[in-house]
Amino acid sequence: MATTATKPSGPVLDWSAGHGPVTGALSATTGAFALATTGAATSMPPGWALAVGAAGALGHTVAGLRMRYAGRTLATRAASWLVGAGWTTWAMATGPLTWTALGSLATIGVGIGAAARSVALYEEAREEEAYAAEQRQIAAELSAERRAIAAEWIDRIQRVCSITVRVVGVEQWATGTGYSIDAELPPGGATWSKIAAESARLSADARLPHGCTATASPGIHQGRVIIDVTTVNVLEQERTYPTDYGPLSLHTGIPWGYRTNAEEIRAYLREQCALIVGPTGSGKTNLVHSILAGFARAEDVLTWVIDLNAGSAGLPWVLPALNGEISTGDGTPVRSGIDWLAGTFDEAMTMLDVAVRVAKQRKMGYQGVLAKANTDLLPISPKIPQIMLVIDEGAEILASPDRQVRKLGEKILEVIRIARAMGIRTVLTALGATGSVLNNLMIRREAKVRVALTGGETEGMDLSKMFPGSRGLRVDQAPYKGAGFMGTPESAAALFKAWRILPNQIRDIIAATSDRHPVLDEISARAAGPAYARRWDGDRTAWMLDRTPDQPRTGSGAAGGGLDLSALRREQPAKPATAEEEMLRRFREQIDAQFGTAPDPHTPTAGGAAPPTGGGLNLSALRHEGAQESPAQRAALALLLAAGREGTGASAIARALADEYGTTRQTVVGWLKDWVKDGTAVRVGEGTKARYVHHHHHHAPEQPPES
Ligand SMILES: Nc1ncnc2c1ncn2[C@@H]1O[C@H](COP(=O)(O)OP(=O)(O)OP(=O)(O)O)[C@@H](O)[C@H]1O
Repeated sequence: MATTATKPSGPVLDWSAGHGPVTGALSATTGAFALATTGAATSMPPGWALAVGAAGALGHTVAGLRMRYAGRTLATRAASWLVGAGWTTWAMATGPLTWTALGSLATIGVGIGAAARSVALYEEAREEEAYAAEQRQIAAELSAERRAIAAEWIDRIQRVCSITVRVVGVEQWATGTGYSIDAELPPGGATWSKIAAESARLSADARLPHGCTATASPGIHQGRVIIDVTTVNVLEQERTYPTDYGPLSLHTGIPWGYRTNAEEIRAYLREQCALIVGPTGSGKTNLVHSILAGFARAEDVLTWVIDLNAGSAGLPWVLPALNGEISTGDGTPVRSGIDWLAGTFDEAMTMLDVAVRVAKQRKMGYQGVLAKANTDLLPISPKIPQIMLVIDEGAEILASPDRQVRKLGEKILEVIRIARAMGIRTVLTALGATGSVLNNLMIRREAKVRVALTGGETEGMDLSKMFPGSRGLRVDQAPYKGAGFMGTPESAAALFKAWRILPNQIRDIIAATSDRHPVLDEISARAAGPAYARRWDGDRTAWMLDRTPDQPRTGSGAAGGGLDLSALRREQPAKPATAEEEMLRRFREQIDAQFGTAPDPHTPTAGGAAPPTGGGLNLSALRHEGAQESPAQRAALALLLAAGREGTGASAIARALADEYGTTRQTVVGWLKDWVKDGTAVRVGEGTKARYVHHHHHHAPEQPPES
């Protein structure tokens, strides 16, 4: 009786027989919902209300099971990226949607609706439906075990809670670690919370292993209850980071770890910042690496890491590339797994300044895009990536008594405050002492993706502060390294465990994702300027190489590593430096190439008011030619123009720029070389007499630019 299907009216009740998210979502597309959403997806606000309404009205079974959070997920997530047109942008930018790329029921529900325009996709969905029907058939025959579970729990709930429920469905988790029971409460005023209150006794009655629970939560309406029963304690187990390093998107969420039912949990960070609390030894560093892994895999995320603790959180993501430990088959340089690493106060300050500049510039530069998309949320895509600032022990920076460090803290808060719409978000970690941080209004409001790693620590862990409004979380429920609690706006705070990520996995991910990382969009890159473009310069990364990596635990190169790191450093003074210089140079070239290949706005036809040839000293020429350059570079170009026929030299330009931009002679030499190459400038004279003349002033007819 338990798993019958009453087809024609109302909700389908046979979800126990193996509905996947696809069928759930498909029934959405097969209805009027598809039509409605097609329009709605492009016309924002009523869209998500409708989507949620339709999904709710659907009352589809899986839906039934997952709706608990899916409903909310739809609402919030749809609100955040459907309303913001982010999703459509993303869908268009990422090209054909694949089922695997769409990570959740909610995603697919919305995704199908919006993409139903695409006939091909719709056809694919029909095939999926046919397949699912077949699967249902097979599953019906497998339902004996489910029936047994249903009978057992009807008895148990009767025994323990004195409530006689009718089990509507049983779904065994694909992870094999438990099952969910969907039951109807008897008429007469029984509520799901009565069952929830008896969780411990139910677990004992069911003889569940330690760490496993039977937790009741509201069903699809108030007369229904869902009981999740875990039968395997996955928090205790060590699970390594899944080895599928396939692409991810910020919009479909980045998996951070898994729940007690072994299902992964994702962080949605388009608008949210994150806060991670974990005392030493709780597995915080490991979690940070898992998070960086997810960001590295994402096609629309650039990760900037601040770690004043000698950069140790970021180094494993940089050094393998920097040291040339990894090679791609075709000999192209491997990009580091993170886009920028600041290990010193100054570099961190530079990074935060750049972040602020980028946020402001994006606001101005993308006004047209925002207006067109009718949104104030910048549509993030691989072309306009989100910047994720990961600040290890950032909470400690915010709470620091040191004036200098506090300045850094203020900058962090500024970024959090101004950059949400413009696609810069932060992940802060904290060792503890969260009081001062959680009392900060900005953090409270903007950082709602939260993790508390307990790892057995019970001291100073105030879960009610971290997860306000959630009850019954006890630190002693997760006494394992890497385990704790995670809550997001989409998923209520509950037990969580991070995957263990091993150093060789980090290396594999760097290699696997090297050609997947986005590059900073032109508008942002211009605002970021040389401070960003030169972030891998030798003088700024010397500290990374100075510090002998503790990473190669695999014992590959640094075999004699021992503990005397300084000895190791002394042994090989010059040689690694050159190899690394080389690596750095390749990094730089790659970045330069990226900027260099940006479309040149100064095309002969596009000039408009500016005559493409012989424009003399006119400002629009200046503007056009400097369009993709930094302010310093533009200033240098202006100086070159101003120098007229006489021309000028690198030293003179550098002297003039030093105060305002801190530009070095070497940098200017680089620009001049580039300008000679592209014909902007002409080099005259030799050796110490060499000077550079802007081509507007250089009328000597037959002097080809040297290269
Ligand atoms: N998710 C996990 N699963 C299993 N074991 C883990 C996990 N996370 C961490 N560990 C174990 O705990 C040890 C410490 O982890 P980690 O270095 O990340 O802790 P930490 O909190 O950053 O400590 P510290 O601040 O002292 O570095 C690891 O070496 C590993 O053995």
